[in-house]
Amino acid sequence: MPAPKDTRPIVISGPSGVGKGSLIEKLFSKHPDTFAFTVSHTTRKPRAGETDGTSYFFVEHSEFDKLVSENAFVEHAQFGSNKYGTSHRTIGDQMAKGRVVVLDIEMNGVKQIKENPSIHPRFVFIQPPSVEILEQRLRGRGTESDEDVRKRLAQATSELEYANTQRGVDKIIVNDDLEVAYKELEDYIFQ
Ligand SMILES: Nc1ncnc2c1ncn2[C@@H]1O[C@H](COP(=O)(O)OP(=O)(O)OP(=O)(O)O)[C@@H](O)[C@H]1O
Repeated sequence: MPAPKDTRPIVISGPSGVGKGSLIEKLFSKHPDTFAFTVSHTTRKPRAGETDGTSYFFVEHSEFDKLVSENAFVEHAQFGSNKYGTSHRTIGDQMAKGRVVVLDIEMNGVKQIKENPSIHPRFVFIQPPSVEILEQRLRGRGTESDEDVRKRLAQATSELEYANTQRGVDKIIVNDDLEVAYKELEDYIFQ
């Protein structure tokens, strides 16, 4: 398949457990030389096997805050006691290699990009067929505690509300059957 005509970055958002990772994995495996992830900055410490510049750019809090003040980030957020951000530079690096950048970004990141648009991506929102099915998937994945599943579901409700009210979502895909949803994503990206 020829490369997408539209080479802008693609922001993929949607509630936790909706299947963003599954869809993105398929996209990358079917088109191995077309897309690229960016490397995020984080203040968290590297885990065993993680390398600086590949897994993340690992920085101290002070350096992270300096980068924020310099507007180095397209979006950034705090989870627990750690901060995470996507820099303009990591996006530019991948685009310079001729790759279409795919960003898996949560709702607050999407809001930041929309409020302060320093990049002009295509916004794709992945929606679950229902909140009940989202819960089943989160539980079925088995990677979160019961409390965490409940937190993610509460967050999902506001994400879905936001998606229904926000302007400028270019594409909404309901991930019911994974193959069907994937085809819809691929068609949209390569249209
Ligand atoms: N269409 C589908 N039908 C059934 N199960 C699915 C479907 N899509 C994804 N799943 C399953 O649902 C679970 C959540 O999917 P995935 O991890 O891709 O979600 P995610 O949106 O990337 O979540 P997070 O934001 O928390 O990383 C996984 O176990 C995955 O295999």
